[in-house]
Amino acid sequence: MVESRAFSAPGKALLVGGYLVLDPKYKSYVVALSARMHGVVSKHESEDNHTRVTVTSSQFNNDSWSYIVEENNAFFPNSVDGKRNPFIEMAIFNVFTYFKPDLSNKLDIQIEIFSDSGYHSQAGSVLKRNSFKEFSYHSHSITEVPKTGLGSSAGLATVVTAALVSVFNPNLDVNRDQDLTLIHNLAQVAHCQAQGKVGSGFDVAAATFGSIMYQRFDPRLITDLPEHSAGQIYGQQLRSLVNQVDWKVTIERVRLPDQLRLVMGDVNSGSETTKLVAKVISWYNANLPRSLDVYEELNCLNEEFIKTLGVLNSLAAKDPNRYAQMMEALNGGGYKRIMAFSELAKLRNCINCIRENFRLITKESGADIEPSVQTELLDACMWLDGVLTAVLPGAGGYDAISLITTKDADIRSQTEGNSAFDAVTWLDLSQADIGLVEENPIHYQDLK
Ligand SMILES: Nc1ncnc2c1ncn2[C@@H]1O[C@H](COP(=O)(O)OP(=O)(O)O)[C@@H](O)[C@H]1O
Ligand SMILES: C[C@@](O)(CCOP(=O)(O)OP(=O)(O)O)CC(=O)O
Repeated sequence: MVESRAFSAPGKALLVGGYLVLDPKYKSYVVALSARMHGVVSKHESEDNHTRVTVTSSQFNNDSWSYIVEENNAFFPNSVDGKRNPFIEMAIFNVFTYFKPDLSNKLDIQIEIFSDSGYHSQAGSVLKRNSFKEFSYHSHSITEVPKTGLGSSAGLATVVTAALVSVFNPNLDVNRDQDLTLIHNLAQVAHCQAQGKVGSGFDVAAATFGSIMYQRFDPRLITDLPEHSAGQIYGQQLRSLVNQVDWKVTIERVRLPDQLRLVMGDVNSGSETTKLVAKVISWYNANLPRSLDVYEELNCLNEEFIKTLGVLNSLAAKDPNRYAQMMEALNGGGYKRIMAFSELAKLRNCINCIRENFRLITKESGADIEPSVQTELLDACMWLDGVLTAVLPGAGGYDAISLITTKDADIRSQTEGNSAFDAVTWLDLSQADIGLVEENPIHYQDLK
């Protein structure tokens, strides 16, 4: 019998800290989502004289990527048919290089990818399910199906890395922080190299560790690695970076306070994060020292927001009566009753001021971080019963919106038929604080 293992990793929403998190000195707050990316891996003896890794994503028109990996080619994956996926390639390259496996017995490694519905627009898809899981099947390839922006590539890099690590280290235990850190470090390197841009890595960190307060590592840790063609030197430096170097990254597990939940709405048009980031960086550099003041003010607001969520978290345990009154106030108690609770008022004020600063940056930089249609939409959300805050997560723009609501808030029925919400599709997902987990491979069989 072929032994399989399966892993899954969550999507993310960056609630506060967008742009600032690119600088290691600023904190961000990332919520992990119930939408997850899955990888099922099995190892066979190769039937020819090659070690192969084949990754299939049958949900996307039977997409598949197959690579031959040889030690004498410095483990650089060589596509069998010219079809390439940079995230898969960089995960293969870095995990093989890290483990430097003896490939005298040739392997045939197969990884099946499954992604939950929240990651992609569902138009024209067909559901297949078994009694454990269900997935949407599309008639187009992965690059042709519109995304919702939950971090599919970070999830992919993380599960492919975990799957390959499990092949070379059968004792892998994702409940051990040490093992998670290995996967995190390798997946960060792979994702960063595949992206061709240096994101802050909050998405890979959330895919691995779940909901977190995140402060990034110095980007040079990865960009200073030698060229891939450097072979053994690359391998030595990668192992040193992954095993020995202190990344000075802050990853503290967090969770939204009790009885609050995250609601995400897809706005169905999308923005390109790299272009927004480029515009904001050039605005920042051209407007120093005033732009630094704006960032510092944003940072104070972000920190206050994060701290106050922590206060609510402990209040729920320490003073459940007052906490219940707060939830009641949010569930239709009206503006005055909500703002009478200093913690709720503080959270709302922080978000209002954060949004104000991003509108200023939008105006001055030309990067549509909070364009006026989104301002109107967020403002409309703030009048709904049960809504604590409404923000554009991550880089902002025309992607998704994120609301923090009470668990009883019924956003769908309150917005149905209201033209102010015509552009929004409420996504069928919520926060789910857990990061990478090991799954049962049987749960992915016989999907019909
Ligand atoms: N289910 C999947 N199967 C295979 N590749 C995937 C899958 N989901 C995402 N990817 C890869 O990730 C890329 C999208 O990454 P990216 O543009 O960074 O979007 P996101 O913001 O969702 O991370 C796709 O083009 C594809 O290469
Ligand atoms: C601007 C950013 O700080 C946040 C971007 O957050 P998104 O959630 O918008 O990210 P993508 O999934 O890459 O589009 C850049 C970063 O931190 O990488």
